[in-house]
Amino acid sequence: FEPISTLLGGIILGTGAYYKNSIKDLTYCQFAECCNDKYVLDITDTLFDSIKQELFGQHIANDILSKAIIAHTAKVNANISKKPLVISLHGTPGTGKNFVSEILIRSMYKKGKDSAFVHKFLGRSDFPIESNVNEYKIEINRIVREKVKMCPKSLFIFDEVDKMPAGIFESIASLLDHHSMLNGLDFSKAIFIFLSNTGGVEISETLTQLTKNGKWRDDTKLYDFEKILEIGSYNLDGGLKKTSLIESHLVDHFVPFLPLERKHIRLCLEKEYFKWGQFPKESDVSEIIDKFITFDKQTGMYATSGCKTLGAKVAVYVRS
Ligand SMILES: Nc1ncnc2c1ncn2[C@@H]1O[C@H](COP(=O)(O)OP(=O)(O)OP(=O)(O)O)[C@@H](O)[C@H]1O
Repeated sequence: FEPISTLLGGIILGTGAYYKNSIKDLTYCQFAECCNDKYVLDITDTLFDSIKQELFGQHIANDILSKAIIAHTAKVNANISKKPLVISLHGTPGTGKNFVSEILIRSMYKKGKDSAFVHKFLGRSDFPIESNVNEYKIEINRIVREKVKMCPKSLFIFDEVDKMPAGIFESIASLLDHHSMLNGLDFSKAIFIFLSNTGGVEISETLTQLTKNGKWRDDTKLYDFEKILEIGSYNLDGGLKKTSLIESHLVDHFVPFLPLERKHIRLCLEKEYFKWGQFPKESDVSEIIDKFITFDKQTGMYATSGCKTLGAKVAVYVRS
């Protein structure tokens, strides 16, 4: 072992690697997506101001998502992140879970949904056969490792978690844990988002109870719902059932998406009309809501499919 020549060799190799990377950034990364600041963007407060304008009736989701993601970004930038951010979004259909995820994708990656650093899994189509759970586990683990190797600031979205076989996430539990540095791969910069309808009914029931007791919808808090969602996810059928992700407290936040009321449906309708450069007639708004929106039987207040089908309905109305 000869210290001087080892040191010199190290400097030469290091300098070579630095220039190689700089040249790569100047040439290759001008045209193709690289895992650098040009393609992977920082989330800022302004994003959540704009989400607030676009996402109706979800004051809790807006608040917790903005705080959690901005805090995670700050930790990643300061190199003190100890684990990936893991968030589970819950709510009945059409309440905005995918909508928010899409805004995040667009804001975090210059190439949006075409980014190689975003991976979306769909419960029903990607993991249709319950008995294949062991193969699915291996596949998820492989993809997560591969993506994080390509770019530590990767985003993984698991949609329709309630349609996934129980136990499917066991193979990535250790990757989501604290100090998640394994085999030279750093998982602590990644974000994992789970979406499901699990707990949707319980969210509606809890909201009904809270408002009956005199609380305004907009005054409800994350803690009014979070425990119910954690327990529901652990006990009800789906990908998070009896999972060590919950036992080991690896899910950082269980976020409720509240059921939408008539006033929110109206805002969604207006938004759909604006996309066509139009403002809806009052008679059309009432007709679309009365004909096509079903409200829950218990309270008659909450739209059972949220804003989900409105885009298609409005497209028909503006053309006729
Ligand atoms: N809270 C909301 N504010 C504004 N628009 C909304 C909201 N919820 C839904 N929408 C509109 O309805 C469309 C469908 O909603 P989205 O796909 O986000 O529902 P989801 O909660 O993911 O439902 P599912 O559980 O069935 O997947 C969105 O693209 C968006 O245009």
